[in-house]
Amino acid sequence: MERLQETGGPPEAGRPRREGNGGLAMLDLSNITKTFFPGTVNERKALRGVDLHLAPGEFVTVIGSNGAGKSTILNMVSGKLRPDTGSVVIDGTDVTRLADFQRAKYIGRVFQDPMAGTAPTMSIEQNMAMALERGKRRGLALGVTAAKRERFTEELKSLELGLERRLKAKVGLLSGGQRQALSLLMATFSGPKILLLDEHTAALDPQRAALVSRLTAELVERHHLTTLMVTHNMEQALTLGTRLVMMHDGRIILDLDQERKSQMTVADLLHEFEKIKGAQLDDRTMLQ
Ligand SMILES: Nc1ncnc2c1ncn2[C@@H]1O[C@H](COP(=O)(O)OP(=O)(O)OP(=O)(O)O)[C@@H](O)[C@H]1O
Repeated sequence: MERLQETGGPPEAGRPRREGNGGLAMLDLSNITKTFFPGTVNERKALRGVDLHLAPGEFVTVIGSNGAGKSTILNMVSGKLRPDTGSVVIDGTDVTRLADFQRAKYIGRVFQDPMAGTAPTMSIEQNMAMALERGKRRGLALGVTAAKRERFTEELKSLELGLERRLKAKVGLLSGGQRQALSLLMATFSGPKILLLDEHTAALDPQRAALVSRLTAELVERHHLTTLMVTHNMEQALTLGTRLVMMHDGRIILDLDQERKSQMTVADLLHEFEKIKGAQLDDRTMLQ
């Protein structure tokens, strides 16, 4: 599927779609709609019928214009928002009606703000211990055992930032890039079913953004993580991931598989965007 995606019929509730390989999809978003402040002057149709199905290990980069609905999609998956219609199914479990804390065990998320994913007054190892307990039933087990410390040291070594020698340092003392790398590690190492990346390199300088991009590719590959990454950086959207989705005005307007994506340049993407957007506007004009 490449062009103007049809919204399709109503989903069969709770029934995960079968992917071409015969396996179950890890993430099924079916016919998701969301309108903010309906029926008022402030009405905003954020999502107008989105279908998106991710196979296990698929890494989808999401680009699109401002207000296209990219963050709203991530919020639908995390449970921060509930759809007006449609369903969210993660690894065969219908989570549409579950609150965000009830699906936390399924999801790892890294935000744009390096300050958002970690607790600044706690040490690196305490932050990591907390991340390990995410979504588990019994409170926050912040105790750091020797076994955990050994694991944290190994995990931190993979970042190649020397953080394994600073386990007891307060996270607030780390640079933005170091903190974002740690957030990424924490979001991935408890084995989430879905990793959500919300412009997670946008606030970093180019060098640190490149580092966090490299770590992202490594961690997603190592843990075979099903990933949705929102970015405004088209080059990054083409370089990272196995599939690229473009959104506009609450819809998915382009969906490129690995092969098509690998043949595209940023200029091609922009051209494609203008072409599809133009076609959409023409269609609407015709309807008026
Ligand atoms: N909590 C909210 N309350 C009201 N309107 C919202 C809310 N969240 C999003 N919207 C609106 O929904 C639409 C989609 O917003 P969203 O943040 O998903 O877009 P986006 O593609 O992530 O945009 P950007 O690239 O600018 O971050 C926009 O019109 C936005 O103003």
